[in-house]
Amino acid sequence: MDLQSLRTRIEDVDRRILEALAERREVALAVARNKAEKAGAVRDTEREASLLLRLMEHGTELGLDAGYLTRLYQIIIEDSVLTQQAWMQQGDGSGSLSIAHLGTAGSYSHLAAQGYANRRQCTLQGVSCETFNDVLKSVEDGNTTLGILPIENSTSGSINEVYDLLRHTHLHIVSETYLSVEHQLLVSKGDEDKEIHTIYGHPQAIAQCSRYLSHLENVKVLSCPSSAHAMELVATSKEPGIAALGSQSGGALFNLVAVAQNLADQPGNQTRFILIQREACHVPQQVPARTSLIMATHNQPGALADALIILRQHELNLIKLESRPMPGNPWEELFYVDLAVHEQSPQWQDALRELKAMTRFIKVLGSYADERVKATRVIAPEQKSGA
Ligand SMILES: O=C(O)C(=O)C[C@]1(C(=O)O)C=C[C@@H](O)C=C1
Repeated sequence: MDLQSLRTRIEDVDRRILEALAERREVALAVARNKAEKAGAVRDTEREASLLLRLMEHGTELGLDAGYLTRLYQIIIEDSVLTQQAWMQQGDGSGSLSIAHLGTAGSYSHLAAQGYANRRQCTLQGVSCETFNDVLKSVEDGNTTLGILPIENSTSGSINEVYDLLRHTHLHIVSETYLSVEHQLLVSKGDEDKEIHTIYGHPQAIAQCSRYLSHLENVKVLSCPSSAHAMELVATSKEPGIAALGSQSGGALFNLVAVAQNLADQPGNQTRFILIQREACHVPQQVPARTSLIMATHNQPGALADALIILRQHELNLIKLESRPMPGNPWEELFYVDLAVHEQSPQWQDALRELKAMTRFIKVLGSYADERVKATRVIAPEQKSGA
């Protein structure tokens, strides 16, 4: 067979894989409907383990590598769990979702908003904003139903500006979503061989690629309000030797080409985004929840430890604890806390009552579906027999 015919065969196989994946997602939605009727939990790790084991046995018979199959199915199952969780909260997708995001199409916030809408079978009606504060205002003023904000990154840590904004808003966190952020160095087509003298990027992208950027000599690194701004600047400028930090899909949108890839200091760079809305949401019991709050303890020794003891006494699992300086009160701290709990659970309500009595200030920012899907692991069949 010639190369073209072989490629046509591969395309045919890929089309069938895609159709099978879409069918699997449909069946996962039917499973969610079934579980909603019976109030069953979305996640069933025993079922996942037996499924993975069977797939590995069958796959290895077909000559496929067990490690490859595990990685592949962990992604497929994660998609299934997140699709079911989204359905449990929102039901069947209807129409469009208006979401305010930082930057124009192609920015990481826009990509995250797109992924959020897709997961809910909705089309995205995105509204571009210049600043995080504008995202908040868009939702507060009722111009959009939702706003999306990056809150932390696996390489550069918390995004303090967003934490500071959350303190003053009456909006609620209603969801979270994770985006794999693979930074690329993008230049205009035809400029691939030109020596780069200036790189534009959002401060977060610059921070996440700090190691790569520190090795470049005679290159200016300049901040832009968003990654989309950086890419647009490069795409519209006639000046050779300028580049932007951005994503692969953003680069494609602006007709730019990558001259370097995977630039983040840490592999598997991910950003966690939160979605904010005017009304709080309800997380069904079948879906694991995360509750976020801000608190200020009294300025006395052991005050934070006392608050943490309350959480322990109520067996509450602390996911995140972050401190921020309190404006106007030098050396006093506000604490941002994330807990793995449903807001309406009696366990949390009791703890909240006790915390209110011993803190100066406490505000629940929201309770929403926990989108961290910890991969189920199984021992591959050959490894088992070899052990
Ligand atoms: O079998 C189920 O209960 C499903 O919900 C389907 C499925 C899957 O995608 O295979 C998804 C989530 C569960 O944790 C287990 C398996």
